[in-house]
Amino acid sequence: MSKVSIFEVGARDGLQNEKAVNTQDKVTLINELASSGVRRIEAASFVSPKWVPQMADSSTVMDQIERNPSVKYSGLTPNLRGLEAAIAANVDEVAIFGSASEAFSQKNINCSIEESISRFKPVMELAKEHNLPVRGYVSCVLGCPYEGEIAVSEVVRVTELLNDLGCYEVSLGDTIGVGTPAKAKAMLEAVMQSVPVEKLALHFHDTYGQALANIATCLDTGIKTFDSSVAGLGGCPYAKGASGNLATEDLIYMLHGLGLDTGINLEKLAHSGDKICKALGRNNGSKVALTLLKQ
Ligand SMILES: CC(C)(COP(=O)([O-])OP(=O)([O-])OC[C@H]1O[C@@H](n2cnc3c(N)ncnc32)[C@H](O)[C@@H]1OP(=O)([O-])[O-])[C@@H](O)C(=O)NCCC(=O)NCCSC(=O)C[C@@](C)(O)CC(=O)[O-]
Repeated sequence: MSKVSIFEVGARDGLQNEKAVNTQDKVTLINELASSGVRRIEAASFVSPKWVPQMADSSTVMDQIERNPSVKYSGLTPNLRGLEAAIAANVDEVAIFGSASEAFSQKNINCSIEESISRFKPVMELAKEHNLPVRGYVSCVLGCPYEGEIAVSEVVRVTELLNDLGCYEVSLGDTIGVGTPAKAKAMLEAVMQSVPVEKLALHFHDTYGQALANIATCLDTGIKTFDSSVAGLGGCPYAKGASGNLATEDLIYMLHGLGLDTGINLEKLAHSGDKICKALGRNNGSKVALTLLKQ
């Protein structure tokens, strides 16, 4: 069975958008994700607490989780200060995040695309000194909440910049979930001209219900890494109206149905997703989980 890799972002991308989440609920979710077989978990975000107060307890979360030696725990690091906090919290890898949209870059990290690349350089150097793998994100690859259409050439350019900086993988984010299958595949194929598909991941939000179709259409390019969020948690605080990522349960159901191996126990994961939704008092965003939980 061919293997694919799920990069679970619910505890970060998901929970960064909730009004209030207590630290213990985060810790429980991350521990349960690991015991369901998830092997790549974005567990923390070392950003300014003035910008995203929901992630202010990231160091405590990292300290309190049971570290599963088979799991890579990751944290977002927008600048050197974030990286220093991530190193102190003993993460396994970090992520820098840029954008293909100038306006989104300003709203999300308060600087232009060019400034963000300069800011990432010392982060990459210090990460290298500590042997920490760095993942890159490009937001707004299929549209921007402020600028609308984004030229594919800009997506290619920013992905190349992050790849050239030394990111081991670059995740292509449809931040507001506006993409449709043909557009998603054309964007991916354009990026693949300069960055090998083995170094790319798809990070699709499901605002318009297109994320699963987009991934299904992109599969024959050879892409094997997908970001998703348990129970479809989340949104983006700097992209009003954006819903959560594609629900991990829905993605796994499709991938397993296609004979691809994720290594994740779907039923167990569905229970964990439901537990965090109940703790948050929100609806479960996974159709697959809702169906499995009724049985
Ligand atoms: C990048 C900055 C920090 C620039 O923010 P800034 O205001 O330009 O920077 P600053 O250096 O002037 O710092 C402002 C204050 O924050 C503090 N500060 C500064 N850095 C840190 C830090 N690392 N940790 C803790 N504190 C920090 C700093 O000390 C200062 O505190 P003050 O002196 O006013 O008391 C800010 O804009 C920020 O934190 N932005 C993060 C926004 C964010 O987290 N967005 C969501 C994640 S991205 C996303 O979800 C998209 C993605 C990845 O999922 C892909 C997709 O779907 O598209």
